[in-house]
Amino acid sequence: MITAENLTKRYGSKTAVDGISFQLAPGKVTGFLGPNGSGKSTTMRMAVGLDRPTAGTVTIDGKPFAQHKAPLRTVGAVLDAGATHPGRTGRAHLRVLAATHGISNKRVEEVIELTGLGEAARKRIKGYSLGMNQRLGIAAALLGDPAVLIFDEPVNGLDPEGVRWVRSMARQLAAEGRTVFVSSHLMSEMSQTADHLIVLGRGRIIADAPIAELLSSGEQRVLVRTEQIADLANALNTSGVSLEHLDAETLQVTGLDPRSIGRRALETGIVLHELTPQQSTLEDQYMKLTGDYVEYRSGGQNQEEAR
Ligand SMILES: Nc1ncnc2c1ncn2[C@@H]1O[C@H](COP(=O)(O)OP(=O)(O)OP(=O)(O)O)[C@@H](O)[C@H]1O
Repeated sequence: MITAENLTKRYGSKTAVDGISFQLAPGKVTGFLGPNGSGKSTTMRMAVGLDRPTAGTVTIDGKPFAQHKAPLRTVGAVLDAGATHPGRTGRAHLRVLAATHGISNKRVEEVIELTGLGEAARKRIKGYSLGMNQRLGIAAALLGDPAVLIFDEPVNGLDPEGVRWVRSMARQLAAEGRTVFVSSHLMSEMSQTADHLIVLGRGRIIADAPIAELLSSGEQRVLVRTEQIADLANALNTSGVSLEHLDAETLQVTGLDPRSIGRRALETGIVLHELTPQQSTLEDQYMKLTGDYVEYRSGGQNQEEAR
């Protein structure tokens, strides 16, 4: 369980994390979503004692990270996959970490197996691909069999196979009853991994809800096709309804359900060729939520990056 209360971090005049409170439940993947610079990494770093809050608290199972006697057995974190000793082999790196916590070499072999490091465990880390480094980071996080796992942007830069692997690993760890906290700036990524989302914008929480709830809270749009488009627009043009002309015969209606649209069309003698409810996508929801909170834009790169 991770609990943040009024958690705040300021760097000089810059407020990176602005008084946020949340509680993460075990047995779920909670996605931590927000544009670049919204404060995700800072929050995660404070959770594992790498940064000190300016105000407020963040605790793991009721205690700040630093007060846990055996941190590796409490929280497994992958915050910077590159933070290893490049001259060591993967196995040696894991053994050194394990030794600091009295964890057996048998467990080292188990996590090598679990993360599919396989033969790579015998090679020096400096020759690792990004994917192998990520697996090594996750292997290290799993060493102490912790109940809480924190992964900061774990799929950044991975190939599709690596992305799929991280996703299924996160799901599996949650299914085992662990608390899994995963950050990303991509809604598409989170929608395939997380059960619950905390959305951050400029250091503040702008949504904290199950994915299903975020989806259903979207305004319903309905696609309507008719040859009498001007008449239909007239018939539907009432307060709270917005109309967008998509082409000469197609209207997109927001603020009215399909049944009411059909009824109004019948009352005014308009023949409809199509009446289709459009599911609001999570991506739409994310854009709507974070639209005002983006710290900077970089030619659309904040959203769907090629993977
Ligand atoms: N050590 C630091 N000194 C000064 N400012 C910092 C420091 N670390 C982070 N910041 C600032 O705090 C804000 C939040 O950064 P943070 O890295 O937590 O965001 P993020 O949501 O993880 O973004 P990204 O996805 O880009 O990593 C940003 O404006 C960042 O520039």
